[in-house]
Amino acid sequence: MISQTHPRYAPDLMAGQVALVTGSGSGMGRATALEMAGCGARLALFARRSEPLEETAEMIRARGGDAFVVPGDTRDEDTIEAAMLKIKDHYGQLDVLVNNAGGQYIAAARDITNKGFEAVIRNNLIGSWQMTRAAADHFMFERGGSVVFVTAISARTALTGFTHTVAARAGVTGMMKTLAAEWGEYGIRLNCVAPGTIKTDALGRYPITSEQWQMLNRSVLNRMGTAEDISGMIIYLASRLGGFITGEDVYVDGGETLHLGHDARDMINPELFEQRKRGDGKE
Ligand SMILES: CCC/C=C/C(=O)SCCNC(=O)CCNC(=O)[C@H](O)C(C)(C)COP(=O)([O-])OP(=O)([O-])OC[C@H]1O[C@@H](n2cnc3c(N)ncnc32)[C@H](O)[C@@H]1OP(=O)([O-])[O-]
Ligand SMILES: NC(=O)C1=CN([C@@H]2O[C@H](COP(=O)(O)OP(=O)(O)OC[C@H]3O[C@@H](n4cnc5c(N)ncnc54)[C@H](OP(=O)(O)O)[C@@H]3O)[C@@H](O)[C@H]2O)C=CC1
Repeated sequence: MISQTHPRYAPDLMAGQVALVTGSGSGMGRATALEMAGCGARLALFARRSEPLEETAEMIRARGGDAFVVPGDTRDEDTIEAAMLKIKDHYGQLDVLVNNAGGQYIAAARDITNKGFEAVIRNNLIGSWQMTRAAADHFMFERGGSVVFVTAISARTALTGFTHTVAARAGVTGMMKTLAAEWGEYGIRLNCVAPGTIKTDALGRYPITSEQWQMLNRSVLNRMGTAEDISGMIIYLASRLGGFITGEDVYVDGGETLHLGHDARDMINPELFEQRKRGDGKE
C-alpha cells in the first residue's frame, strides 16, 4: 500500500480501481494522480509530454503505488485510441477518467481570431468529449465508471480575457449534464469541478506577477486555492464517496463567484481585510 504523509482519505478508498488522469504531469492533474494513488488506485497518466508524466509516475512508484504512462493528445483520436488499448492491455480495466488537461491564452475578445477561438474549443471541449467517448466505448458502457471534468469558474460568471475558454468550459458543463442523464443507465456518473484561482506553475504563463494574481483573485477566504483543494473534490466525486452524485457542477473557488454586490469588508474590519492584499488567509 502506498505511504502517505497526511492522508485525507482512507488508503483503500479506491483499491482495485484504475484511474486515467489527463494533464497529470503538472499542477492539479499531478496532485490528483498522487492522491488517488494514495487511495489505492492504479494510475494511467496521459499528456503530450512524456517527461513530466514519467516524473509523476516515479513519485507514485517511490511511495509504493502503481503508475503507467500513456502519452497522447486529447485532440488526436489516434493517440487516444492507442492509449485506451494500452490501458486495456496493461490493467485490463478503467474505472475513473479525470479530464483535467486544458489551457488557453489570454486575449481581449476583439483580438481573438476564429482560428484561435477554434483552437481553444478543440483543446478544452472537443478534447474532453473525445476522451470521455473513448473511455465509455472501451470500458464504461460495459462495467460503469466515473468521469470528472475540470473546468473553470465559467458558467456562473464572466471571465474577461477568456471568452474562448469560458465558451469551452460552459460547453463541457452542458455536455456533462446531458451525458449524466443519458449514461446513468450504464452506471456511469459524470460531474464537473470548477476551480477558482489556483496556485500552480501554470499561472506563470500569464503576463502578471504572483502578487498581481493574488490581487486579482476574489476569494473571500483571503488566499488562492491549491492543487490539493481541487484534488480532494475530484477524488470525492470520482470515488464511492460520491456514489449517488451525478450531473453536478461543483465550484471549488473559495467563494470567488459569490458576486459581492457591495463589498464593505474594508469598512467592517480594515485590518482583517488587509490580509487579502497580503494573501495570508488561513488554509
Ligand atoms: C482565471 C483563469 C486562470 C486559468 C488558468 C489556466 O488555465 S492555467 C493552464 C494554462 N495552460 C495553458 O495555457 C496551456 C498552453 N496553451 C496552449 O497550448 C494554447 O493556448 C492553445 C490551446 C491555443 C494551443 O492550441 P493549438 O496548438 O491548436 O494552437 P496553435 O499554437 O496552433 O495556435 C492556433 C491559433 O490560436 C491563436 N493563438 C494561440 N496562442 C496564442 C497566443 N498566445 N496569443 C494569441 N493568439 C494565440 C492564434 O490565432 C493561432 O493561430 P496563428 O496565429 O498561429 O495562425
Ligand atoms: N490554475 C488555475 O487557476 C486554473 C486552471 N484551470 C484548468 O485546470 C486544469 C489544470 O490546470 P493547472 O494544473 O493549473 O495547469 P497545467 O498547465 O499545469 O496542467 C495542464 C496539463 O494539461 C496538459 N495538456 C494540455 N493540453 C493537452 C492536450 N491537448 N492533450 C493532453 N494533455 C494536455 C499539459 O501537459 P502537456 O503540455 O505535457 O500536454 C499540462 O500538464 C487545466 O484545464 C486548466 O486550464 C481552470 C481554472 C483555474
